[in-house]
Amino acid sequence: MDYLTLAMAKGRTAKQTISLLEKAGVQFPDFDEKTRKLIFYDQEMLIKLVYVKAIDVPTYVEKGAADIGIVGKDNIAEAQADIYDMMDLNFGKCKFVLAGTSNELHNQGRKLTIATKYPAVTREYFKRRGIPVETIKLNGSVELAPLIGLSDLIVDIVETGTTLKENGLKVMETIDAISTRLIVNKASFATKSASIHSFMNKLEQALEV
Ligand SMILES: Nc1ncnc2c1ncn2[C@@H]1O[C@H](COP(=O)(O)OP(=O)(O)OP(=O)(O)O)[C@@H](O)[C@H]1O
Ligand SMILES: O=P(O)(O)OC[C@H]1O[C@H](OP(=O)(O)OP(=O)(O)O)[C@H](O)[C@@H]1O
Repeated sequence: MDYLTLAMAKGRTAKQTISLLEKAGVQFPDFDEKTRKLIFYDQEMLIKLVYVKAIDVPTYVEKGAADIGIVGKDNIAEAQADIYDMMDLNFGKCKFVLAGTSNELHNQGRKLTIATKYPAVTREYFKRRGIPVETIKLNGSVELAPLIGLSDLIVDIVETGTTLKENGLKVMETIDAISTRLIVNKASFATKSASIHSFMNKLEQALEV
Protein backbone atom coordinates (compact mmCIF):
# COMPACT_ATOMS: atom_id res chain seq x y z
CA MET A 1 0.00 0.00 0.00
CA ASP A 2 1.08 3.56 -0.81
CA TYR A 3 1.71 6.17 1.87
CA LEU A 4 -0.07 9.54 1.69
CA THR A 5 2.59 12.21 2.07
CA LEU A 6 1.55 15.15 4.24
CA ALA A 7 3.62 18.37 4.30
CA MET A 8 3.17 20.13 7.63
CA ALA A 9 4.22 23.71 8.42
CA LYS A 10 6.80 24.28 11.12
CA GLY A 11 6.23 27.21 13.45
CA ARG A 12 3.40 28.38 15.60
CA THR A 13 0.69 26.16 14.09
CA ALA A 14 2.65 22.88 14.40
CA LYS A 15 1.36 21.97 17.86
CA GLN A 16 -2.29 22.49 16.91
CA THR A 17 -1.79 20.54 13.69
CA ILE A 18 -0.36 17.56 15.58
CA SER A 19 -3.16 17.67 18.13
CA LEU A 20 -5.83 17.78 15.38
CA LEU A 21 -4.11 14.84 13.66
CA GLU A 22 -4.10 12.92 16.95
CA LYS A 23 -7.84 13.54 17.36
CA ALA A 24 -8.25 12.18 13.83
CA GLY A 25 -6.37 9.03 14.86
CA VAL A 26 -3.12 9.90 13.07
CA GLN A 27 -0.02 9.58 15.24
CA PHE A 28 3.69 10.13 14.81
CA PRO A 29 5.23 8.58 17.95
CA ASP A 30 8.73 10.06 17.57
CA PHE A 31 7.58 13.60 16.60
CA ASP A 32 8.34 16.60 18.75
CA GLU A 33 8.36 20.22 17.60
CA LYS A 34 12.01 20.81 18.34
CA THR A 35 13.23 17.77 16.47
CA ARG A 36 15.79 18.12 13.68
CA LYS A 37 14.30 15.05 12.00
CA LEU A 38 12.25 15.87 8.88
CA ILE A 39 10.25 12.72 8.07
CA PHE A 40 7.87 10.80 10.34
CA TYR A 41 5.58 7.83 9.74
CA ASP A 42 2.20 6.66 10.95
CA GLN A 43 2.64 3.04 9.90
CA GLU A 44 -0.96 2.11 10.67
CA MET A 45 -2.72 4.95 8.86
CA LEU A 46 -0.05 4.96 6.12
CA ILE A 47 0.71 8.66 6.46
CA LYS A 48 4.20 10.03 5.91
CA LEU A 49 4.74 13.45 7.49
CA VAL A 50 7.31 15.85 6.08
CA TYR A 51 8.08 18.79 8.38
CA VAL A 52 8.92 21.92 6.38
CA LYS A 53 8.98 25.71 6.55
CA ALA A 54 5.43 27.09 6.23
CA ILE A 55 6.04 29.10 3.05
CA ASP A 56 7.38 25.94 1.32
CA VAL A 57 4.33 23.74 2.03
CA PRO A 58 2.38 24.90 -1.09
CA THR A 59 5.46 24.20 -3.26
CA TYR A 60 5.83 20.62 -1.97
CA VAL A 61 2.13 20.05 -2.67
CA GLU A 62 2.06 21.73 -6.09
CA LYS A 63 5.08 19.74 -7.30
CA GLY A 64 3.64 16.46 -5.99
CA ALA A 65 6.45 15.85 -3.48
CA ALA A 66 3.59 15.83 -0.97
CA ASP A 67 0.02 14.74 -1.73
CA ILE A 68 -1.52 16.99 0.91
CA GLY A 69 -0.42 19.90 3.09
CA ILE A 70 -1.46 21.73 6.23
CA VAL A 71 -0.58 25.43 6.14
CA GLY A 72 -1.91 28.95 6.67
CA LYS A 73 -3.90 30.70 3.97
CA ASP A 74 -1.32 33.52 4.08
CA ASN A 75 1.34 31.19 2.71
CA ILE A 76 -1.05 29.60 0.22
CA ALA A 77 -1.91 33.05 -1.17
CA GLU A 78 1.72 34.17 -1.26
CA ALA A 79 3.00 31.01 -2.98
CA GLN A 80 0.36 31.29 -5.76
CA ALA A 81 0.60 27.53 -6.17
CA ASP A 82 -1.71 25.52 -8.40
CA ILE A 83 -3.32 23.31 -5.73
CA TYR A 84 -6.77 22.57 -4.30
CA ASP A 85 -7.58 24.39 -1.06
CA MET A 86 -9.97 21.83 0.43
CA MET A 87 -10.72 22.49 4.06
CA ASP A 88 -10.65 25.15 6.74
CA LEU A 89 -9.13 23.60 9.87
CA ASN A 90 -10.37 26.41 12.09
CA PHE A 91 -7.16 27.34 13.88
CA GLY A 92 -4.28 29.73 13.14
CA LYS A 93 -6.88 32.45 12.77
CA CYS A 94 -5.60 35.93 11.99
CA LYS A 95 -6.01 38.59 9.28
CA PHE A 96 -4.03 40.24 6.53
CA VAL A 97 -4.15 44.00 7.04
CA LEU A 98 -2.79 47.18 5.57
CA ALA A 99 -1.43 49.31 8.40
CA GLY A 100 0.39 52.57 8.89
CA THR A 101 1.03 55.43 11.26
CA SER A 102 -2.03 57.39 10.07
CA ASN A 103 -5.14 56.74 8.00
CA GLU A 104 -3.69 58.50 4.95
CA LEU A 105 -3.41 56.21 1.91
CA HIS A 106 -2.26 58.60 -0.83
CA ASN A 107 1.23 59.99 -0.97
CA GLN A 108 1.13 63.14 -3.13
CA GLY A 109 1.83 61.61 -6.50
CA ARG A 110 4.73 59.46 -5.30
CA LYS A 111 4.40 55.68 -5.49
CA LEU A 112 3.49 54.21 -2.10
CA THR A 113 6.06 51.82 -0.68
CA ILE A 114 4.75 48.84 1.26
CA ALA A 115 6.97 46.65 3.43
CA THR A 116 5.77 43.08 3.85
CA LYS A 117 6.61 39.40 4.20
CA TYR A 118 3.93 38.89 1.51
CA PRO A 119 4.89 40.84 -1.66
CA ALA A 120 2.73 38.76 -4.03
CA VAL A 121 -0.38 39.22 -1.87
CA THR A 122 0.39 42.94 -1.56
CA ARG A 123 0.88 43.47 -5.30
CA GLU A 124 -2.32 41.58 -6.08
CA TYR A 125 -4.32 43.61 -3.55
CA PHE A 126 -3.15 46.97 -4.88
CA LYS A 127 -3.46 45.85 -8.51
CA ARG A 128 -7.12 45.04 -7.87
CA ARG A 129 -7.53 48.51 -6.44
CA GLY A 130 -5.66 50.17 -9.33
CA ILE A 131 -3.07 51.76 -7.04
CA PRO A 132 0.58 51.54 -8.12
CA VAL A 133 2.88 50.50 -5.27
CA GLU A 134 6.42 49.37 -4.68
CA THR A 135 6.86 46.42 -2.33
CA ILE A 136 9.83 45.89 -0.03
CA LYS A 137 10.26 42.28 1.05
CA LEU A 138 11.13 41.79 4.70
CA ASN A 139 11.36 38.56 6.68
CA GLY A 140 10.13 39.74 10.06
CA SER A 141 9.61 42.73 12.38
CA VAL A 142 7.72 44.32 9.50
CA GLU A 143 6.10 46.87 11.85
CA LEU A 144 9.45 48.61 12.14
CA ALA A 145 9.57 49.71 8.49
CA PRO A 146 7.19 52.73 8.58
CA LEU A 147 8.63 53.85 11.92
CA ILE A 148 12.09 54.41 10.51
CA GLY A 149 11.21 55.55 7.00
CA LEU A 150 11.82 52.31 5.14
CA SER A 151 8.24 52.23 3.84
CA ASP A 152 5.03 54.27 3.91
CA LEU A 153 2.83 51.37 5.00
CA ILE A 154 2.94 47.64 5.78
CA VAL A 155 0.90 44.60 4.83
CA ASP A 156 1.13 42.05 7.62
CA ILE A 157 -0.70 39.56 9.78
CA VAL A 158 -2.65 40.74 12.81
CA GLU A 159 -4.03 38.48 15.49
CA THR A 160 -4.46 40.28 18.83
CA GLY A 161 -3.34 43.69 17.49
CA THR A 162 -0.68 43.95 20.21
CA THR A 163 2.28 44.33 17.84
CA LEU A 164 0.60 47.14 15.90
CA LYS A 165 -0.50 48.89 19.08
CA GLU A 166 2.88 48.69 20.76
CA ASN A 167 4.42 50.32 17.71
CA GLY A 168 1.82 53.06 17.27
CA LEU A 169 0.40 51.62 14.04
CA LYS A 170 -3.25 51.48 12.97
CA VAL A 171 -5.17 49.09 10.77
CA MET A 172 -6.17 51.00 7.65
CA GLU A 173 -7.85 48.16 5.77
CA THR A 174 -8.51 44.47 6.31
CA ILE A 175 -7.39 42.54 3.25
CA ASP A 176 -8.41 38.96 4.02
CA ALA A 177 -9.16 36.47 6.78
CA ILE A 178 -6.52 33.79 7.39
CA SER A 179 -6.75 30.33 8.92
CA THR A 180 -4.91 27.04 8.61
CA ARG A 181 -6.09 24.98 5.64
CA LEU A 182 -5.79 21.50 4.15
CA ILE A 183 -4.44 21.66 0.60
CA VAL A 184 -4.23 18.86 -1.95
CA ASN A 185 -2.09 18.15 -5.02
CA LYS A 186 -4.29 18.13 -8.13
CA ALA A 187 -2.99 14.84 -9.58
CA SER A 188 -3.05 13.06 -6.20
CA PHE A 189 -6.67 14.14 -5.78
CA ALA A 190 -7.48 11.91 -8.76
CA THR A 191 -4.98 9.08 -8.30
CA LYS A 192 -5.25 8.75 -4.49
CA SER A 193 -8.86 9.82 -4.23
CA ALA A 194 -9.96 7.09 -1.77
CA SER A 195 -7.19 7.67 0.76
CA ILE A 196 -7.44 11.47 0.51
CA HIS A 197 -11.21 11.37 1.09
CA SER A 198 -10.79 8.99 3.98
CA PHE A 199 -8.17 11.34 5.52
CA MET A 200 -10.48 14.36 5.03
CA ASN A 201 -13.40 12.50 6.65
CA LYS A 202 -11.26 11.75 9.70
CA LEU A 203 -10.24 15.42 9.96
CA GLU A 204 -13.85 16.54 9.60
CA GLN A 205 -14.92 14.23 12.42
CA ALA A 206 -12.03 15.45 14.60
CA LEU A 207 -13.09 19.07 13.97
CA GLU A 208 -16.62 18.29 15.17
CA VAL A 209 -15.43 16.95 18.56
N1 LIG B 1 0.25 36.38 15.22
C1 LIG B 1 -0.30 35.32 14.67
N2 LIG B 1 -1.40 34.81 15.17
C2 LIG B 1 -1.98 33.71 14.65
N3 LIG B 1 -1.51 33.05 13.61
C3 LIG B 1 -0.42 33.52 13.08
C4 LIG B 1 0.25 34.66 13.58
N4 LIG B 1 1.33 34.87 12.87
C5 LIG B 1 1.33 33.88 11.98
N5 LIG B 1 0.27 33.08 12.08
C6 LIG B 1 -0.10 31.90 11.30
O1 LIG B 1 0.80 30.89 11.67
C7 LIG B 1 1.62 30.52 10.56
C8 LIG B 1 3.02 30.22 11.04
O2 LIG B 1 3.53 31.38 11.62
P1 LIG B 1 5.04 31.47 12.02
O3 LIG B 1 5.28 32.88 12.49
O4 LIG B 1 5.40 30.36 12.92
O5 LIG B 1 5.69 31.12 10.63
P2 LIG B 1 6.62 31.89 9.68
O6 LIG B 1 6.18 33.32 9.58
O7 LIG B 1 6.66 31.07 8.43
O8 LIG B 1 7.96 31.71 10.47
P3 LIG B 1 9.28 32.47 10.35
O9 LIG B 1 9.08 33.59 11.37
O10 LIG B 1 10.25 31.41 10.78
O11 LIG B 1 9.44 32.95 8.94
C9 LIG B 1 1.51 31.71 9.60
O12 LIG B 1 1.76 31.32 8.29
C10 LIG B 1 0.08 32.15 9.82
O13 LIG B 1 -0.80 31.36 9.07
O1 LIG C 1 -1.47 40.92 16.33
P1 LIG C 1 -0.43 40.17 17.11
O2 LIG C 1 -1.05 39.15 18.01
O3 LIG C 1 0.52 41.07 17.82
O4 LIG C 1 0.41 39.28 16.07
C1 LIG C 1 0.93 39.83 14.90
C2 LIG C 1 2.39 39.58 14.75
O5 LIG C 1 2.65 38.17 14.66
C3 LIG C 1 3.44 37.90 13.50
O6 LIG C 1 4.79 38.08 13.77
P2 LIG C 1 5.76 36.93 14.29
O7 LIG C 1 5.46 36.63 15.70
O8 LIG C 1 5.70 35.77 13.33
O9 LIG C 1 7.16 37.64 14.24
P3 LIG C 1 8.01 38.23 13.03
O10 LIG C 1 8.04 39.70 13.28
O11 LIG C 1 9.34 37.60 13.16
O12 LIG C 1 7.34 37.89 11.71
C4 LIG C 1 3.01 39.02 12.54
O13 LIG C 1 3.97 39.22 11.51
C5 LIG C 1 2.86 40.22 13.45
O14 LIG C 1 4.07 40.90 13.64
